[in-house]
Amino acid sequence: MRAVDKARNLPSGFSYQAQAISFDKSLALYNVLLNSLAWQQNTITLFGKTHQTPRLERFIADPDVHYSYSGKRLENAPWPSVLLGIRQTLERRFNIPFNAVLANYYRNGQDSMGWHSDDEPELGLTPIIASLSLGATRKFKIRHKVSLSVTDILLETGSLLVMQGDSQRDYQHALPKQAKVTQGRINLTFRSVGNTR
Ligand SMILES: O=C(O)CCC(=O)C(=O)O
Ligand SMILES: [Fe+2]
Repeated sequence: MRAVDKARNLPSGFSYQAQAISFDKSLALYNVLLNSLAWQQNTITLFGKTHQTPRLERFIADPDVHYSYSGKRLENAPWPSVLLGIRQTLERRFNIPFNAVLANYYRNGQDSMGWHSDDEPELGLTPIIASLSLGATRKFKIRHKVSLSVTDILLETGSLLVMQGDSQRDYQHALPKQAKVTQGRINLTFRSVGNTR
């Protein structure tokens, strides 16, 4: 079995910070977002067949942001006030405008996200994506596109996973199903859309 690495030895461009926000704050934020965001059940079409995505989603963004994900134009939700402080902290830390967040709600271990790179042209060639995890701990997989070597890490509540540099060009990532997980998890990926770097 591959070692699950919480912090060290992540591939180039990936970094993991435990407790970027406190445990208590992370669970409070989980509850607020769970109950206040208008979560959407989206669909994806693969080989001509339409499926429900195995999670609920919501795209939060400034009004002037236009973003397509998996080939679909997303409708913008306004920023919940509970995210404004975190947005500001991240903008100062990385010195870029985070004008959008893709929020994913994994209801339990049956919900998941398949292998992908966040390489939409609107994000630019070397995007910085800051991914905040709230709720149940889930496994996150990173796979090199050429060597296919896989690194697993655990994303704990309150943690921040940052993907930058060539992380999207060179790797794919995924959140696999985990049959034993019964609790929910919300993931917030802060993105800078249309500020091509
Ligand atoms: O839930 C996660 O940790 C991953 C989310 C993700 O990869 C994405 O929103 O693009
Ligand atoms: Fe992603």
